[in-house]
Amino acid sequence: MNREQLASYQPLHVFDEVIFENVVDDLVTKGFSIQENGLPDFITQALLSCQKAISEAEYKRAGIGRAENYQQAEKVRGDEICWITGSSQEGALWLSWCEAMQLYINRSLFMGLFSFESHFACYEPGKFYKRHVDAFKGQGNRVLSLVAYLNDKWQEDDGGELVLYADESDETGTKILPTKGTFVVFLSEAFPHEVLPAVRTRHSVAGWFRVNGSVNDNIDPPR
Ligand SMILES: O=C(O)CCC(=O)C(=O)O
Ligand SMILES: [Fe+2]
Repeated sequence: MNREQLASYQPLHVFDEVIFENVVDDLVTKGFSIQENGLPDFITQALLSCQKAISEAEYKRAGIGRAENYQQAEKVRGDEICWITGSSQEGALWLSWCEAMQLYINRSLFMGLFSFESHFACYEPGKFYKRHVDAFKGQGNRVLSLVAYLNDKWQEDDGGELVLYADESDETGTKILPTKGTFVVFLSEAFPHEVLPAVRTRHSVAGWFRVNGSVNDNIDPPR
């Protein structure tokens, strides 16, 4: 895709809102949404070209919380990440698409989503992310999690599923293959989840819609 074609996709109104409507419906009924083939092709292509341009050096070993040391963190998650800043046209296109989804969700559900952050993640074969939640009640401001997958022809035998658990006591969960074009949205506090080890390198984008931190943390206004 050349620059002109990419730029012509930028206005938010061109994004296909049917997919956002499906997400909203699922969030209301279930609290999560699995959209196979839900990523518009030009968004997938933009992410892929962005991801392919990231050098080894730009990927950083992901940590869990600030105080954690490397060895402890590796027992929990083994992925490497690279934040998406929007400095490339393709990165900016992805962020506009997510902003369009944020707007749509806010208009439909009044969730008050305020900002969005996302990173590429790469899991080498054998790496995983143990069961966790992305946000704890009353702490932090991540409200809605989004994961999108970039892997061509992913088979069940390849492993690497996202397992989404209904609640703390659920041990079975729903398995989602990280196939190119699939994306998943879920309420960050409500659904424990994990990434199973894979036999192939697994590429994805993980993102979080946040509410306004100062409101959520209940900071007094300045006097
Ligand atoms: O890649 C996935 O399927 C989920 C990643 C995840 O849970 C996270 O980054 O918090
Ligand atoms: Fe997560």
